[in-house]
Amino acid sequence: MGVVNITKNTTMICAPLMAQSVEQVLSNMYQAKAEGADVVEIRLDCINNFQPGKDLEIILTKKPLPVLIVYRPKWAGGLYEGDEHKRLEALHLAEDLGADYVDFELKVASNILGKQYSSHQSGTRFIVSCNLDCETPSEEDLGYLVSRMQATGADIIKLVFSVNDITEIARIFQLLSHCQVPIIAYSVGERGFVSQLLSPKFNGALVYGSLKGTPVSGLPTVESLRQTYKVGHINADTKVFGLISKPVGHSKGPILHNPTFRHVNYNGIYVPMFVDDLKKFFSTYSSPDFAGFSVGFPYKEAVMKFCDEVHPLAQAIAAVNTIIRRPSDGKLIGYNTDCEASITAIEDAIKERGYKNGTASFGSPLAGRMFVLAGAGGAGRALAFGAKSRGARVVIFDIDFERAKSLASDVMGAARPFEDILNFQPEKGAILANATPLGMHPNTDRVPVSEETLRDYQLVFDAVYTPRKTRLLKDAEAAGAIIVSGVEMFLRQAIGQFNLFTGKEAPKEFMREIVLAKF
Ligand SMILES: O=C1C[C@@](O)(C(=O)O)C[C@@H](O)[C@@H]1O
Repeated sequence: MGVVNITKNTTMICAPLMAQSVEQVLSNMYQAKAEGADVVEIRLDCINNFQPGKDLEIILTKKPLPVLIVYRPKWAGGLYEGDEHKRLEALHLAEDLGADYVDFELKVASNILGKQYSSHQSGTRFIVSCNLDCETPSEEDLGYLVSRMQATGADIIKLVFSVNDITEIARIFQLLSHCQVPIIAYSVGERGFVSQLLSPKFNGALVYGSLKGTPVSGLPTVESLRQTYKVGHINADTKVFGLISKPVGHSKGPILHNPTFRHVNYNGIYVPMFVDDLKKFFSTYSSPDFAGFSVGFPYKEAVMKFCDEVHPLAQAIAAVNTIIRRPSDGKLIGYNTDCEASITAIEDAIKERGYKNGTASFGSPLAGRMFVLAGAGGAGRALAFGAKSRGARVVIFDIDFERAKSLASDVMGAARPFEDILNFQPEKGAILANATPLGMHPNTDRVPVSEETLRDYQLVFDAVYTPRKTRLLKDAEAAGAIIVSGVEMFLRQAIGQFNLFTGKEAPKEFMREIVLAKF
């Protein structure tokens, strides 16, 4: 096993192991190695009936990867409740037996490291850690804390935060980029997730990832860090793109955009961003590093007021799903790629399978047709404007009748109360488009219309993309309609975004292959 060192310039992936037996620790270590971890963190306090001499000997002689030893006491959020002296003895024994890294909590570190640092002969490196489960401190207080930690003689310092808002993570990035010793700093939870993913960009020394089959809430998996985000390729110049949404964990954007960036040799990363407050978000992440954003539920309309310019189509739709920061002046420009994505997906499906008599048609196959739309939110507005632009007659249903009426007046269509959609009898050959979340995972049983009405639709489109074939689409297929999955719209809107994000032509076939293989 080659020596792997935590330094200031490389980010390694660490798998935290909380196994309850030594056998389990060993098998987890091999699993971590196979999944691509560089180092494992072993929590001795999780091992039942831990016997330092015997257990450490086994772990440290059989380790297939460098190990970081942690023995967390109850007073620092761990499980160890015994004698403090014995705990520290076990940590020193780990050092003597050749542990690569040993973690001491800040509270005990100055006593220990201060004394022994000069006589510290082993190759073990000391991590001094501090878990801040209060609000993220100000930059000044953080600076002070870091100096105290450095003064202990630590080789590496580690800070774990709990953040209430994604904007607090900016302080972690500041800290990572300015610290003079190797530093590990991150936050867990949905709002803190991005601190792990972007840590390599800001020079963090370690990123934590969980193992397959043992997910740790708020941590990416080792496999996703290696395969999807390729953290080993991220550096200070990497441009950050993010999906602004709430919730955000469901999105498949990262598994589509990240490999595509690499495929065209573009130095970018695409990350989920759990945003609570748009105003705070845009004023915090205003540097050129944050080069563009996808915008998802529920912000497609609200985000417009934070754009310096909005493309006329997005302006008409009154919904933005893509923002780029213009490199020349840093201004935020809003676009809508949902509209063309959904309408061309529907048009192409009709063109491919819809012309029964084989005659080609000029113009859009939507011209003159009835287009029944469920949902008048951001995605619904994009569909309604797209359908209208192709000459369709749009009939809109939304639980908020006023919202349906307002969209109907924008596209010269008709609005109907939402209760009526269930049994609404469309004209023959009409198109049905679902732009409500009905049927989305995990509520996959829900449908906006009754089965009996489906046989009159020539084509049914569902903007929901998880699952790929929703119950609505299954029923529609059984009734003989052409069906178009939201996955097709997702792919096409992402292709449009990729062009805008990178200024390069998106490799469409490559992106389609990912979607076919992974969605
Ligand atoms: O509606 C969607 C889906 C999305 O929000 C996502 O979940 O990845 C990304 C947006 O760009 C797109 O318009």
